[in-house]
Parts: sequence; C-alpha cells; structure tokens
Amino acid sequence: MQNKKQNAKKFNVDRPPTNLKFRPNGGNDSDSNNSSKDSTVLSNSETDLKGGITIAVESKHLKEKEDTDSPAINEDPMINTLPSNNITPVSTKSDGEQLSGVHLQDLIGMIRNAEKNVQLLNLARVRALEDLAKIIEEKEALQTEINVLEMKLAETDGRLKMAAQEKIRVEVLEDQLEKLRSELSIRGSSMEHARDMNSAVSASQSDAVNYFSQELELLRAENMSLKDELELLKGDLVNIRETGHRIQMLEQERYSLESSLKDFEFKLAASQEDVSNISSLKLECKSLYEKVDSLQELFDNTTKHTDEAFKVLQQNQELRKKVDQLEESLSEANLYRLSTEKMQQYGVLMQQKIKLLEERLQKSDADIHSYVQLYQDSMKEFQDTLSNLKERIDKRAEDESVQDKPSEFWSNLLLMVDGWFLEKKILADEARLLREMIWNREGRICDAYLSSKEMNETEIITTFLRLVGGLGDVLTGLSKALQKKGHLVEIVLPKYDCMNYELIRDFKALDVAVESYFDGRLFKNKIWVGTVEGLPVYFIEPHHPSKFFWRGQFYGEHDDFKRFSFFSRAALELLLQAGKRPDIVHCHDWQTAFVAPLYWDLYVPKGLSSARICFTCHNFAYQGNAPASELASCGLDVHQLNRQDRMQDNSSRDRVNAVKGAIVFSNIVTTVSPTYAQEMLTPEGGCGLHPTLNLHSKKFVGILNGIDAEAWNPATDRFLKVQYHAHDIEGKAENKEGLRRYLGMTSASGDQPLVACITRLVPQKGVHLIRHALFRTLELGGQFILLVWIMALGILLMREFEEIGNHFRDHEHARLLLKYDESLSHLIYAASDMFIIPSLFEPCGLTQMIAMRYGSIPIARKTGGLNDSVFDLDDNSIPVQYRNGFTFLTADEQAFNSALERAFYHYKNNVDEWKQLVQKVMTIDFSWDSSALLYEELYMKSVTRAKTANRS
Ligand SMILES: Nc1ncnc2c1ncn2[C@@H]1O[C@H](COP(=O)(O)OP(=O)(O)O)[C@@H](O)[C@H]1O
Repeated sequence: MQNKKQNAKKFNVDRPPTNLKFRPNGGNDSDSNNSSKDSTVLSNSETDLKGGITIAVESKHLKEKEDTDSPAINEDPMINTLPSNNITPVSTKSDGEQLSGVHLQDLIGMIRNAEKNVQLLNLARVRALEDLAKIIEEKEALQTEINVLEMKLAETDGRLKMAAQEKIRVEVLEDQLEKLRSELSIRGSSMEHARDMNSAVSASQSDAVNYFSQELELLRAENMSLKDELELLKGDLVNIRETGHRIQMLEQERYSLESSLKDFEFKLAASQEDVSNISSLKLECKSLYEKVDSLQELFDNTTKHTDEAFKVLQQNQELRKKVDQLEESLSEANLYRLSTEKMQQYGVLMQQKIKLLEERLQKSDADIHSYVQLYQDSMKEFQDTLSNLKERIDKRAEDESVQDKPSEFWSNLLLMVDGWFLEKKILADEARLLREMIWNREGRICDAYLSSKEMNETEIITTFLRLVGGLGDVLTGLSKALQKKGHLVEIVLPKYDCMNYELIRDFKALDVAVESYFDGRLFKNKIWVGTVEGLPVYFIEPHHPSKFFWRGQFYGEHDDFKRFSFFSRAALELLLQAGKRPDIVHCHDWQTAFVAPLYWDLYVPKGLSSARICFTCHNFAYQGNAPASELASCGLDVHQLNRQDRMQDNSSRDRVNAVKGAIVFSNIVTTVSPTYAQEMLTPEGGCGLHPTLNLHSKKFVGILNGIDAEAWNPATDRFLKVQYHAHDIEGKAENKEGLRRYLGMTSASGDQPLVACITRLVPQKGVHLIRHALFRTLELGGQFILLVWIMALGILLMREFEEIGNHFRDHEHARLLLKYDESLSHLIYAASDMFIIPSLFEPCGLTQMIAMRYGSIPIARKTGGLNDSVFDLDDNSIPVQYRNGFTFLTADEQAFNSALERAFYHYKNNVDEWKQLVQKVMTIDFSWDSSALLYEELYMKSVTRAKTANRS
C-alpha cells in the first residue's frame, strides 16, 4: 500500500533528432496568457505502480482533437536570449595571430588599469599630504595654546603660594590677637587706656582679616577655574596625543601608498617593456607569417608539381603495364593462333557440359530445399508435440499433487472461507471467488494455504485475498478516480520480474513485438496486457541484453538512468504503434521524466501529437541525474538538451537532470501538496531546482494526494477486531484493548492515551523525534507503539532501534515492532488515540490521513503535505471547522513536547470534546475523488488551451 512511487513512461525514436524545435507559447498550461497549438488526450502514469508507470487517459469529454501541440519550454525567456548553439567558430589559419592579439589587448588593458591606479594613488597621496599639513598646523596652534596655558598655570601657582603665605600671616596675627584679648580680660575693665588701645588694634585686626578672607575667596575661585582649565587642557592633551597617533598612521599609510606606487611604477615600466617586446614580437610574427605564407605558396606549388609528377608516373606505369600485357597477348596470340580451331571446338563442348551441370545443380537445390522444408515441418511438429507433452506432464503433476489432497482438505478450506464471510472478515465477492477456486481444486489456493501455515488468521486472509485481486500496492487511487469520472485511463509499466503477478487479471502476451530505439539500434519489446483493479495495464518487456527489468527489484540499480530512459522511449513507441491518441500523457517521477523531451522532440514529428504532457514529482530529492552523454542512448540530442535552460543540471555543466527536463518540457507540472510546492520554490527546499521551478512557476501546482478510501475504511476493515464508524466509535476502544492484549501490554486506565507511529525509518521521518516521543509519552503517562520498517541501508538505525526495542521488550506500556506489516498497521491505526508524524520534510504523507480516517489524532510537524492536512486545535488563526490535530514548527524536542503535552491535556481534561474531535476527523474526505477533480480541471484547461491555440 505504501508504495505509491515512481511511474515511468517513455517513448522511442529510431534515430537521433537533428534539431530541437520549440514552438512559441502554449507550453505553460497554467498560464492563461499562453497560446498553444495543440489539443491533447490524457495519458497518465500512476505512482502506486512501483515506479515507471504510465497511465494513458483518454477523456470522453475531450474527444475528437487534432493537435500539434506546442512544447512546454517556449515561455522560458532564456531560450529566446540564448544562441541556438554554444560552439564558437575557430579559424585554424590565424591562430598565432589571434593569440598575439589577445595578449597585446590584455597587456594594454593591464597598463591602462595600472595607469589609472597610479593616478588614483597620486591623488590619494596629495590628499594625504594636505591632511598632514593641516594637522601639523593644528598641532602647532595647540602647542602655542598649551604654552600660554602653562605660563598661566605657573603664574597661578605663584599667586597660590603667596596667598598661602598671607593666610599663614593672618593666622599668626589672629593668634596674637587671641592672646592679647585674653591678657586684656585678665587685667580687667579698669584700664581705660588699655581698652582704647585694644579696640583700635581689634578694628585694624578685623579689617585685615576681612581683607584676607576676601582675597582668599578670590584665590579659591581662581584656583577652581584654573583646575577646570587644567582639566580642559588635559583633555586637549589627550586629543593632541590621538592626533599625533593619527598622524603616525597617516604617515605609515603614506609610506605604504608610496611603496605601492613604486610597485605600480615598476610594473608599469615592466608592462611598457612588455608592450615594446610585444610590438617587436608582433613585427617578428608578421614577418614570420609572411614567410609562412610564401613558404605555403612554395609548398603548394611543390605539392602541385609533385602531384602532377606522381600522376605522370602512374600513367607511365599503367602504360608500361599495358605494353607488357600487349606484348604477352601478342606472344600468346602467336602461340594459340595455330590451335584456335581446336579451341573453338573444345569451347563448344565445355559450354554444353556447363549447361548440363547447371541443370543438375538447380535440380539438387530444389531437392535440398524440399528436404529442408520437410525437416522444418517435422521439427515444428515435434516441438509442438513436445510442448504439448510438457504441458500435459506439468498439468498432470500439478493436478496430481492437488488431487492427492483428500476431500477433507477441500472441505476445510470451504468451511474456513465461509466462516470468514459469516464473520464479515471478507466480502461476498471475495468469498465467491475463493469458493470457485476451491471447487475447481486450483493449485494456487492449495499453495496459498500451505504457505500460510505459520501465519495467524489475519495474515492467512491477506494471503488468500491476494489471489482474488486486492491490489493496493500496485495502483493508486488517481487512475480509479479518473476512471470513475468517465475517462479512459490506460497504464504503461515495465514488466518487472518482481511484481506480484497474482494481482493481474487476464494477463497475457500480445502476438506483437514493438521495436524501440536504444544505443544506435532497434530492440524488440514484448507487450503484455492485463487488468489491475479494473484498470487496463500494458507491461513492456524489453528484449535487451541488459535485462533491464529482470533485476529482482524496482529501483536502485547502477544503470537506472538507462533502464528508465529505455522504458520511456519504448512506452512512447507503444502509443505510436498502437495508434493511441491520448489527451494527456501523465508521467510520474524522474523515471518517466524522459517522456516530455522525447515526446516533443521525436514523437510529435512522427504524428503522436494529440497529447499534453503532465509531470508529477512525488519527491524532488530524486532527480535522475547522469553524465550528459547518457542522454543520447534513448535518441535525445545531447547537444541541444545539455543547456542551462533545458536539461543541464543546475549544479554541473556536464550532467543532465531528468526532472529538470520534465519541468521544462511538460505542459503541466505538479507535486503532491501545495506547501511542498511552495517549499520547492525556495533555495532551502528546492533541492537545486528552485530556479527552474520559479522560471516555470505558472505551470507548477501542488495537489494533495488522496488515500484509497475503500482500503482504509474502519467501517469495513477486515483486519480489525471490531469495525466502527464516525457515528459509533465504541469499537475503537475494543480494538485498542484487543491490540494491547495481542502485544502483551498492560491494559491501562481510560485516561491513558495510546500514541502510535507507523513509518519507514529514514532520516526524513524525524528519527530523533520519534525516539524522543517514545520516552516523553511514557513520562507523560501514555502508552506507545512504534511500527517501523527499516530499509536495507539503515543498518545503524536498525541496530539502535533493535536495542531500544529490546529495552522495552517486556515494558507494560511500550512496544517497538521492527517490520513491515500491513495488517498490523491497520490494527494500530484503529487502536491509537494519537498518531505522531514528526517528519523533517514530507512531500505529502499518507499516514496522517489514514490515522484521521481511523480516529487517531495527528501530532505533526508543519511541513509539506502535513501542513496542508493537519491544523492545530489551539490555533485561533484557523477556522474552527478545519482544526483537526496538533502541530509544531521547529524540529526539536521542545516544540514537539509542547504539541504532545497539549494533546495529552485535551485528551485528559476535555473528554467530550476529544470524542467530538475523533468523530470529526473520521469524516474528513481524504479520498482521491477531490484530488482527481483538481487533476481533471488541470487536464481540461490544458486541452482546451491547446485546442484554442490550434484554431487561432
Ligand atoms: N512498518 C510498516 N508496516 C506497514 N505499513 C507501513 C509501515 N511503514 C509505513 N507503512 C505504510 O506506508 C505508507 C507510508 O506512506 P507515506 O506517509 O507517504 O510515507 P512514505 O511513502 O514516505 O514512506 C502508509 O500507508 C503506511 O501505513
């Protein structure tokens, strides 16, 4: 089911194209302004068909078109601006002259540059000198100021010293005054004379004190202002030092400028020397050329003479031979002249004999021929008898082994099938087909039963149902949905040896070999047909020594580029030779990307011109990249296509890129979700193709894939213990309990949510967050089931997860199952309450949609298709009716925790709301019907545009 992977489609031509035509406009079907000349039918290659599938869809609504469509590239403005080829013509005669010319030009250029640089340097030097002079002036002015200030400072210091001395004197006087006062007070008030004297002294003393105090204040103020000035001066001094420093730097700069100037002058001198050398060389060269020319003339003349001499010599030799022959014949004639008569008689006799012999020879030829015919007939008869015998022997052997089974065996099988039907584990139609097989005692049902001895009941049912169709992993829903809408859809696939042939009904080889071109010759292709899930499928089996599709696996071979370019061409050849007139040829992934250029370049000219090309890329990480020369194998013109605006890989000029080619040459380009499409237009997400996609953005669109709503339906799912649906979700709890028991986990209380994850274990899927989710869920009191499928390359991951699995082997709340198990996956989707998808990138993703269909609430990272299908319950910017899960943006543990914890909170605290949420997500339509509608619209628009363009 999970493999809705690449489908390839291809067409072939017998010889490489001589030119590549691009018709104006019309290539881009999403652009309403484009004109295209072609109307088309649908041919569609389907992803689910294990790589390399092509579906040809012919719409009833779109019939009767006569199209010669315009290719997809014409809109590319680069095509119009680039020359039609990249070869620069080179004249061999004047190589030397051209070389000299080139050097001289370069040197003159260099000299001019050097001169300019010298001028610039001179200017810079003059400016630097001017700056220097100014700075020196400034410095001198500052120095004068400093001198004045220093003088003032010295003056102030002197005055300060004087003031200090005055102060000391005043203090001494004050002391004396105090002493006198105390003496006076001791002597008493009787001494009038002394009092008079005392008051006089005291008056003079206080005058003196006042005077000195004022003086002191003045001095203090002066002192303060001097201090301020001093501070300013210090600041100035610092500035001066900095200026000095700058001057030093400028001087250094000046020195370096001067030295580079010298360098330049030196180089200039050298260049001038070179120039003079070159001019002398040129002169020398000219004279040499003149000499060469005259020598050439001489040589030509000599050659002519030699040729003439040679011819004359040859003529002489021939003449000599003729003379010799004549001489010989003359002597022979002389010899035989005498016996001429006898010889004539002998000749007649001989002729008669020859005639007789010829007659006999003819007769014996006829005899031999009839013997050979007889022999061939009898051989054919013998071979027919032999193969009949072989068939009969095989059949008898088969019958015998089957017939050997006792009737109880068959009765048991019948009872088993009836039981499944009564228990609603299989559908009525399936039961009917299985019963028929049992009644007919068919060997394959016997084999299926024997091979399923070790399996549980669900697995046995799966095995049995494979015998009656079921499909799933071969076709996806798009073709079926389109078929339901009334279109004729046909699929073209490589005939892989590893396909499950039991899924193909009425499988047979056609009595025809379609020849297709590859590596310079034609190869036969055997064509097989059959129906898969009601869809007609063509299988191409190349008769090529490399056994392209006989490798035991679909992809991953060293020569994939060759294998799928071969297939693409053979598929187109099949459409051409079968006289198909599809409206749309829909190719999927890089394996079929060759179809687009092959179609326009080789098959439109051959008359297969009705179709529009639609290309869907399911994962831009896979682009089909190879050395440019490999493109030639399928007949494409490497020279025309290995161009930046066509198939040349965006990061290597020697390589071509199949997906880029499909983007350029298709009318419609789609990918599997709108967000993924947006991501692809950015340098971070575009896998190197963002410039190409941006250039062709008008025809590029993202359409979310659907899921097979019949296969994934909890109301009819036969893998489940109990079926349930949105209006009655009781069965979900029973399935949860059943799975816990089946896996030996503890039955938990109702408020213990079961968190699940089903995935391939590859870095894309956010392995570190999956690991973290297990531990965090247990910390939060939940249960966790992880079903992972580890691909061959993930040995290290496998070991790591095996260890974790062992660690949790008997854990009551966690299980790690390292396998691919489809039936178990159904049980887990049904049993789980929450489903994590922490992918680093996810083009579309199916598991979130399947989980919702089974009522498991997704916790997903906002990327690619997840962002288009999961909307956060707590995000107020999203209309309530669309909210269906929990999302986080950053791929780290904190962001994941926040989403998981919010989910736990809602689960535990809003039980009724949670139930409503479960019911809501189960009713969301994720079927292919809505996606197919969008594809249908795209096809229609494209075809209509082509028709309109053809008419105008
Ligand atoms: N271990 C597994 N066992 C069974 N089915 C699995 C397993 N792992 C993944 N699947 C199935 O594979 C499909 C995954 O598809 P998708 O989400 O598009 O991822 P991708 O195709 O990148 O692996 C789903 O149908 C899922 O149920």
